[in-house]
Amino acid sequence: MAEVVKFEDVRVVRSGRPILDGINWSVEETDRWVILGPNGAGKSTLLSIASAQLHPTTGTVSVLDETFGRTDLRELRPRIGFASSAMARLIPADETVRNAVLTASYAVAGRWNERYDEIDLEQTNRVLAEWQLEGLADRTFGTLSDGERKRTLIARAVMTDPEMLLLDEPSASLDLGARENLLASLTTYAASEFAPAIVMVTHHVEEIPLGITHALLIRDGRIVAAGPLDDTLTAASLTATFGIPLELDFHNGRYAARAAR
Ligand SMILES: Nc1ncnc2c1ncn2[C@@H]1O[C@H](COP(=O)(O)OP(=O)(O)OP(=O)(O)O)[C@@H](O)[C@H]1O
Repeated sequence: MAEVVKFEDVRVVRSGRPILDGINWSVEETDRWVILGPNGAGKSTLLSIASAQLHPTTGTVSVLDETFGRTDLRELRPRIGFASSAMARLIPADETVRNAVLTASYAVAGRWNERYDEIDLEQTNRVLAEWQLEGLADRTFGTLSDGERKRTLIARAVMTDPEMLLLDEPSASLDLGARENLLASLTTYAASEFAPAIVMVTHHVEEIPLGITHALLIRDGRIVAAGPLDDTLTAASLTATFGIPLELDFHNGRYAARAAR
């Protein structure tokens, strides 16, 4: 099975302090990973490396068979779909949802004078339908609710049929209904035989959709536990990750956690 991400002894130092340390991690093409950890644990830094936006200070990284230091990361980036709040900030408020998705095929945010091929327009329609955005296609990005915005960002990220999909807190700040709808869409997407490897970051076990296969738990820049979801996500590993005693429930494939009483 092909590895799409491989980190070997990765360390990132900022302001003289390691914010990631001793990270050994690999993702295979059929894997769907969740990364869990408290604020400041290093999750976004890990995704910045996996999305080919950041080199580690030391260690070896390869993504989609390209080894950092031996490849031009700018050529690697278009092969990776990445939905994050940083991307949301790059999309002009007056851009339509349709164009926010369509412009992904030219790796730009904000439509200007590009000419798009018929095939891109068809793909946009397909993706808008897949992420239930058809009714919002002509609305401007700035008028969307948080849930609609998150959905648009994911649609944009999958528009180019990426070889790996990275999602940074895809359901953060959503209401219960919007969260459950989004998780259901992610489950459907992840179940497709054409779906790429997926890595999503979240703070909450309740936000882990059905279909996730692996978990990486991180605290203070170090891996607490990593591996197949069932073995890795336990009350003990969550307690060690978040630093307070936690109970974990599992029901119909979904998790819930709370402070131990
Ligand atoms: N350029 C920098 N200089 C100094 N410290 C930094 C820098 N970038 C990140 N950090 C620190 O590195 C740590 C990890 O940051 P990161 O954003 O990866 O955490 P995170 O797990 O994504 O957090 P959150 O859940 O709050 O988004 C934090 O303590 C952050 O303050």
